[in-house]
Amino acid sequence: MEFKTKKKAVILLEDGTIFEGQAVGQDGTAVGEICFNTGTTGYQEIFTDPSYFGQIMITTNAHIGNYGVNDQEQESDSIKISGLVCRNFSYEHSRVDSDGSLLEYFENQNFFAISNVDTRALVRHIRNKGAMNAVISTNLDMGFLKSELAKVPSMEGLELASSVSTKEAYTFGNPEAKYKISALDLGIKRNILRNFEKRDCYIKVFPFDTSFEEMQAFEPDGYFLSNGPGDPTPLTNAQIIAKQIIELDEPLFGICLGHQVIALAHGIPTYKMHNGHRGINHPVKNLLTGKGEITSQNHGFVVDRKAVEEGDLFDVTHIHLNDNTLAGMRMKNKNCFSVQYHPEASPGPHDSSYLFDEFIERMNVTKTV
Ligand SMILES: NC(=O)CC[C@H](N)C(=O)O
Repeated sequence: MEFKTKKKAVILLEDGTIFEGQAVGQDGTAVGEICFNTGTTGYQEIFTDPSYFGQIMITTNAHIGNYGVNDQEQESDSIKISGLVCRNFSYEHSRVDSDGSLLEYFENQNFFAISNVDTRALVRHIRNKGAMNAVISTNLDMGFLKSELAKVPSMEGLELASSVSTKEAYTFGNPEAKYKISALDLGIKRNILRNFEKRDCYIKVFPFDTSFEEMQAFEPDGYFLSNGPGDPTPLTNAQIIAKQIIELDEPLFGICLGHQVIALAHGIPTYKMHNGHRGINHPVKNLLTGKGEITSQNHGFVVDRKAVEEGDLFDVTHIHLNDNTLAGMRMKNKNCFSVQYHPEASPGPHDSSYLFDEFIERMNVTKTV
């Protein structure tokens, strides 16, 4: 096995703590809020998920790169995390249908990753201290590291959806499909579009700064507000659009950031969590059916459950069983529902894909009346 480099690299956390590792490939520096994903598989989907834009990812799975990459596993056209911290990086890979190695994939995108880090100690540290900014680098000069870190904005209040949203509207799927959906792209994952397409939908995807009138002009049967990076609070245009859709009582479905936008549009606040939920085995209870679901999650903010319960606009439909936070809600007298987690999985289990069916069913009802 040939290692291209074993150059020393470091992580400097906002609280001054330093962890050591080695550069995976080329030298580099990356900054962002550091977070961890506990998924045991699905690294390519995670790295390309636009919701992670601006974040350094720690993977708790001990091996990264061992099954290479495959174009089918892209959740967007490029890597979206700002840097990677892992334990063992596999310079060799093995999978029948792999398109290439993860190292080449990183090199082609000029992406900086470090390995040989004590990720268990690092994750315990972050889990205890809470989310914070970090810099990872092969440049070990403390002055340099501190000045890079000082430039990183706080995730709280940060608007990032505009950095990953499409610049131009585009369509996805079969124009002859039974249902039409107007989707607001705040950082949409491809597998959400694939899930709609599979259910006989033709989707038009609009940039974050579009107007409701442009979305309406597609004459959709339903509207969708996507997942995406950053704090939902500054997304005022998306909140206005959510309100306009709801006023007309058109079917509306929101996932993750889209769910948070729906809450904010109705005066229900979101807040930043001590640590987010990022993994593929998060337990959720569906309060309507009493059933449990194992879900894929990726969020650092959450809708204030108490504010939802004290208000009279929404019913809580799902709760997260680890910490009792809000995982899903629906509007009492409007055709709107949303979840904090990821029914499209990719990566993760498919327990919650019924939510896409529910959206189709809601469109079916309004289509025929
Ligand atoms: N996956 C998402 O849409 C994430 C939403 C938001 N950026 C958060 O961290 O909570």
